[in-house]
Amino acid sequence: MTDFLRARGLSCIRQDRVLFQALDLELSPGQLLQIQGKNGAGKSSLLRLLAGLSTPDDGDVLFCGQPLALQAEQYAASLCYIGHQSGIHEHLTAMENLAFWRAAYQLPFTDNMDLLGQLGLAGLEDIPCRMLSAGQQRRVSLARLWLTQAPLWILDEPFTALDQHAIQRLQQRFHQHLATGGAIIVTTHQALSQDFPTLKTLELAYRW
Ligand SMILES: Nc1ncnc2c1ncn2[C@@H]1O[C@H](COP(=O)(O)OP(=O)(O)OP(=O)(O)O)[C@@H](O)[C@H]1O
Repeated sequence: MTDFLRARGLSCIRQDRVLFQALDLELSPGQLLQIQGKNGAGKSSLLRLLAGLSTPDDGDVLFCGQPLALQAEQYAASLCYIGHQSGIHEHLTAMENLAFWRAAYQLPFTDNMDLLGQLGLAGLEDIPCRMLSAGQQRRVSLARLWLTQAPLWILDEPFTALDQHAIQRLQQRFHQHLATGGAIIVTTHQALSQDFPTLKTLELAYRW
């Protein structure tokens, strides 16, 4: 069977330092890949390569057997990438951010008020996001994971700034996504607190 996502012989050089080379990885529907490593090891750089946001110094990334460059539009539609930056519009409210994403990605109707309530943002939906706390802003950002229909999620340290309740809620959402054939790549500095039977881990060594 063709892998959902596959990287072959990836190399990445930043500021004359080889972050990684000849790196292979495979991800199938229903799998969760957790990438770990010290600060500066190259986790975010690897995620950006896998998301098609940068190109490797060597090697390639295939989605459903085809190089990303040959299917940029289809890949973008199949991917939900949430990087270090929140990606929210800080001058807009949480409700407006959700409405923006739904329009931009042509997502089906959802009860945004209900979703914000589930994410612990009830009563805060009409405040410009710049006035929310770091964890509240992160919750707004992650609301996309309840809206998107993309099968592949690539998430860079999504648990940052979240309290324990929100971390558990997000991992429950991971379970739902994996159970419906989705796949997730995530970087974290902590072990996942819930059990994921399909979990694979990749430790990126810091290379000098
Ligand atoms: N666009 C870039 N230009 C130059 N150097 C870069 C660029 N992106 C990353 N780097 C460098 O590559 C190295 C790896 O960065 P990266 O953000 O991938 O690490 P990380 O493992 O995600 O770290 P952290 O755990 O701190 O988030 C760092 O030394 C960084 O300075």
